[in-house]
Amino acid sequence: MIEIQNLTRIYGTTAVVKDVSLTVETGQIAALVGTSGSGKTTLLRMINRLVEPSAGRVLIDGKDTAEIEPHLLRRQIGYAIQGHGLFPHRTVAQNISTVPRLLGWTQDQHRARVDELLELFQMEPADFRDRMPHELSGGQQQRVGVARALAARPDLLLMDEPFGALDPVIRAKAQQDLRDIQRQLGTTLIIVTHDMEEAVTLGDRIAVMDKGELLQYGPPSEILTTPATSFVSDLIGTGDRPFRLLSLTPVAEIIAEGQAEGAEIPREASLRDALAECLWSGRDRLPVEGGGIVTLDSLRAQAAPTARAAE
Ligand SMILES: Nc1ncnc2c1ncn2[C@@H]1O[C@H](COP(=O)(O)OP(=O)(O)OP(=O)(O)O)[C@@H](O)[C@H]1O
Repeated sequence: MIEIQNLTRIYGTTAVVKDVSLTVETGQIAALVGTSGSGKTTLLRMINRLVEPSAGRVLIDGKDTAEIEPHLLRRQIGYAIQGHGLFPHRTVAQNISTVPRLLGWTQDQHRARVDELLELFQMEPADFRDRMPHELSGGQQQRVGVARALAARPDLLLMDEPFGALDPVIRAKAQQDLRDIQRQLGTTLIIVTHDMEEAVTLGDRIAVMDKGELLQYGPPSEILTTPATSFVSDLIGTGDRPFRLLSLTPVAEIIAEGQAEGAEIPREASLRDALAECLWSGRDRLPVEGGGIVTLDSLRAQAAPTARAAE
């Protein structure tokens, strides 16, 4: 569990992070969102002490990080940044094994770990381990950046706009991979993004920041349905909100009895996918794989509470 308590950072006379407190449970993902300059990166960097807090403290599993040597703390915490930050003159394997080598793992151990991670990220080890970063695509570089952050099996991973440079299709795949891997490993993840869509897709909790202050911290559904301030509402974008809410719920949750014509929709597809399918194919009901149907009326009803909240 990560407990951020009254964290403040002052530069000159300006507090760029103001008295922020939030808790991230073990194995959960917290997404920090907000406009440019709202203090997200500074908050993230105070967790691994790349930036020292002016006031407040961070506890990791009850231990105050101020009591841990910064370089030792950083070896325990994975850190991935936008543009991946790979060492350009080191191979993929050397990049990934940076922290394991610092921690004194044997050569056999870190080699095995490199291959394991490359496989996890669907990159054939024999093909990729000896390549240089410039011999990779942007998406592959990004995956190696995340693999490097995970190499020493950190319980906590901090990510700062890790997918900012990726095109939307690769980005969606990268988010899915990250979520799968995070669930598989049970890693606690704190991710900075300025993309609300990404925050909703990945976050178990979303923290909304503005001018150094934490305006709201809660599950995506709460942020979408009951934004705490007009700033949060603006950030969400009123028009898109019903769709974003629909994207959180799988079809399996609103299956009704009945029959319908046409292609089936998977049970794990989101309500947003189902609505898109209804609108696209001109159907008012879709058959669901494994039995039952989902109706356009029930999809509209699911979107309605947010429409009311937006009024
Ligand atoms: N070392 C520094 N010295 C002085 N001011 C700083 C320093 N680092 C950050 N700031 C200021 O603190 C504020 C918050 O910066 P921060 O990088 O945390 O914001 P952010 O929300 O991550 O923004 P972005 O989305 O643009 O990356 C900004 O106004 C920035 O100019």
